[in-house]
Amino acid sequence: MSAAAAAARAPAAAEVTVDGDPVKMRGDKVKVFYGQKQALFDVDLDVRERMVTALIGPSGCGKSTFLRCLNRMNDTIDICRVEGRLTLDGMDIYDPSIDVVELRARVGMVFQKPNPFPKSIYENVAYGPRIHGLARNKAELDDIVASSLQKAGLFEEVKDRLDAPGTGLSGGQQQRLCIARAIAVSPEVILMDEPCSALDPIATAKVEELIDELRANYTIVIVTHSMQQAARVSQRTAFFHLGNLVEEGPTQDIFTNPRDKRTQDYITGRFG
Ligand SMILES: Nc1ncnc2c1ncn2[C@@H]1O[C@H](COP(=O)(O)OP(=O)(O)OP(=O)(O)O)[C@@H](O)[C@H]1O
Repeated sequence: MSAAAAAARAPAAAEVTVDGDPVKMRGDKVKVFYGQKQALFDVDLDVRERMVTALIGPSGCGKSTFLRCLNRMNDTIDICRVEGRLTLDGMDIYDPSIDVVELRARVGMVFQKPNPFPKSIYENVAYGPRIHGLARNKAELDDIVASSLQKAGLFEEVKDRLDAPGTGLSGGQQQRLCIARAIAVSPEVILMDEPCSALDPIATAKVEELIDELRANYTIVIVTHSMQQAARVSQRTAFFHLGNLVEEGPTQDIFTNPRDKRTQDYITGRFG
């Protein structure tokens, strides 16, 4: 590792805790601009390890913008500029020494609309491990594909048709395939941007159950428009309003005893 990369890594992961919880990712005075327009204002947010953190708030408040900062997906938007500090295990993820492809393997993403590649179910999951060189041979790749599908709760439904196109699955199955694809490269954090918004209630319930299981092994950040979903799946909730992080806390507290009037107004349906 170069000296610059070593400096970017400090402090060590174990040193970063809050209320005794290890902090996996941390945003410190994060500002985001799209051209002249500022979308986030000095956001300080700790993402606790192996918990589900829900980002909620009215449309346009900056939830997705913050989520995209966590694996530098905003880099793909030309007019977007990020200021402040964002860390993963204490490592500055915007440091020039960071390999963004490697970062996105550690911090995976599942999008709003299921977006399987136009390839087989097998190839959808095998693609990432193959480009990251995670399997030495076909047998190892087969194992990664099977275990990723198992962890995503999809294996039983597709094990007899791994060569069939991923796009032929139902919407809910496609979203679980995308989750399997994210899991296949052994991420530490999974970002989910409204992962259930295109799914029916039954498929939504399955994905929510899956999120609950995944938190045993992964740190999850989910953007959701549904307060019920945030209440069902998350342990921590962050409420955003007009580009500001208004408050963050244990999900139950945010929904039953918010500190800020804006949060109270939002959760009681006065706006949003
Ligand atoms: N690619 C972009 N170019 C210009 N402005 C953008 C872009 N993406 C987001 N914005 C602006 O940044 C602000 C925050 O948007 P963002 O999508 O992060 O909000 P959000 O809370 O996720 O909204 P929603 O719930 O509607 O998805 C909005 O004013 C939006 O118009």
